[in-house]
Amino acid sequence: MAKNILLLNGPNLNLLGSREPEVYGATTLADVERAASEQVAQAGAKLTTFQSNHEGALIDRIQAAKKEGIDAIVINPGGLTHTSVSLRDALAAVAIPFVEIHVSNIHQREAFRHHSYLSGIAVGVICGLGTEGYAAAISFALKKL
Ligand SMILES: O=C(O)[C@]1(O)C[C@H](CCCOc2ccccc2)[C@@H](O)[C@H](O)C1
Repeated sequence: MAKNILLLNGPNLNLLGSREPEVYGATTLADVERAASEQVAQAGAKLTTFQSNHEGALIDRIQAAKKEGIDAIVINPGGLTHTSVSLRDALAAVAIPFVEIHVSNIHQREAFRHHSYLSGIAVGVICGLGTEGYAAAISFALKKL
């Protein structure tokens, strides 16, 4: 049961709640992180959050997680989902179990969003549940990872 969870958000997720509410809803990233922090604290566990618009910063953060004793990752990779072999390689290298989450249902959107470079090595993938998906991913990590 995960006791030290890292919540990662990739490029443009800092825009949550401020643009394209018809796609991503009105909840901000700060709201998501606050709710996740409360959820994890109630379970007696620890949450660390990180968002970056830069692939290398996310890779550096993932590599550091191993040394920090992170035992589960919840990641919304943003658009890097569909492009980044390097992000996949970093997650594979640290071998920390992770849940991939997407606010939108990527399979109902443009064809280029239908493939994820990460899903094949994820424990599981949540998409299309809006920002509620983060709570579901965190709940799974607390109970099963
Ligand atoms: O649905 C998701 O969570 C995505 O990971 C969001 C990514 C985009 C990041 C968020 O970009 C925003 C842009 C404007 C307003 C809010 C978010 C998109 O590239 C993926 O295909 C699916």
